[in-house]
Amino acid sequence: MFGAGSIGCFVGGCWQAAGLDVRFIGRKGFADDIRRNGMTVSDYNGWQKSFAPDEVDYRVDPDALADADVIALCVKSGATEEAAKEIAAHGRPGTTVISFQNGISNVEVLERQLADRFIVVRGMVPYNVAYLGDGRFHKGVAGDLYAGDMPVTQALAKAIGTSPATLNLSDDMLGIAWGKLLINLNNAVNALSGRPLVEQLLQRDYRRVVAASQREGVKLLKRAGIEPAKVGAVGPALLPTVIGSPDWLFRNLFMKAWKIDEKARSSMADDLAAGRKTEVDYINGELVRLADRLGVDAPVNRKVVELIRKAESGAPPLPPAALRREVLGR
Ligand SMILES: NC(=O)C1=CN([C@@H]2O[C@H](COP(=O)(O)OP(=O)(O)OC[C@H]3O[C@@H](n4cnc5c(N)ncnc54)[C@H](OP(=O)(O)O)[C@@H]3O)[C@@H](O)[C@H]2O)C=CC1
Ligand SMILES: CC(C)(CO)C(=O)C(=O)O
Repeated sequence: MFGAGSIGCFVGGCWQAAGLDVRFIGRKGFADDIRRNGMTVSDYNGWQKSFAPDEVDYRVDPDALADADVIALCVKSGATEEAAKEIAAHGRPGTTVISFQNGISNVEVLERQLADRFIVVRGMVPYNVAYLGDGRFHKGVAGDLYAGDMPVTQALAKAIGTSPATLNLSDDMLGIAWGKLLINLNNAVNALSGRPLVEQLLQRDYRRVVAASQREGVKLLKRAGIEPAKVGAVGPALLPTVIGSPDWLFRNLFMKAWKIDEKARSSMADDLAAGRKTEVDYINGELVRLADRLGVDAPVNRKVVELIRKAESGAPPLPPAALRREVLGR
């Protein structure tokens, strides 16, 4: 697990629990925490597995990539370029590199830097993982991992078996990535709200902003001839209508089908809370760039990117009606 933070530690911990030989490579903060507390992975169903400190192989040096048969890349999008250079320098040629990252362009960066010597595979994480401190990583949203379907991932999926980090395979990973991006348009609104996902999603004004970003996204993808796949309970065409629907309908149609822990937040909210630059350029920004290429505008997503920039510089959270007015002008 390269870039072992929330996702890398949770997924790696689950795979180790399933019997795989896992090594984690990441930062000193996590290494120190795990050396003190060991590692505990858990999920919303009450499943839990703990490892003692000496059972977790957590390294901070990228030369530890040399022994990997499969590298699961879990760095944030802004760190992909650097991580790819480290894989190129230390990984064994022929190794499979799976990107378990949000967004579209991480795989393009990896392919540009690695495709001549490594096998680059697109992956997708549909659920939220929270780092709770003291070596604890908690899956707070339902769903299964996805990766491109090929012999190496088939063997990996078989070895993992049934687990909170089960791996499903697909031949349409680009469609899945775009489908996931449409869902991830909620990340920025969640971050701007300053509230947990459940609390934010229950406010229709926040959902109206998400629905407007998704509607704009769906239109742009159609214009570009890109077909987003269905990720989760609702397909892309219906998603904006369901998200923007009245509260009673939304609660019954969507919230019941999607299990979300009360305290779960989006990964972009985690970034804002930690004072890190967010991945907005790789989510809403991806649509703004697509609109630029198509010679049209994407005013909703452009505005959301602008608001996240302000939030990264310290602007306070926005209440539901204030965000609606800022983005939709009404
Ligand atoms: N968290 C979540 O719930 C979800 C996240 N995702 C996606 O998964 C990906 C990973 O997110 P998440 O786990 O939250 O991110 P985290 O920030 O928790 O973990 C990534 C870790 O990788 C470290 N890192 C960055 N570059 C390197 C490097 N070259 N060598 C070693 N370590 C490195 C980071 O350190 P530093 O901070 O110092 O850079 C950080 O500790 C993102 O694309 C995110 O969008 C998808 C679904 C849900
Ligand atoms: C799981 C989900 C959709 C939660 O917002 C996510 O992808 C994220 O936090 O980045």
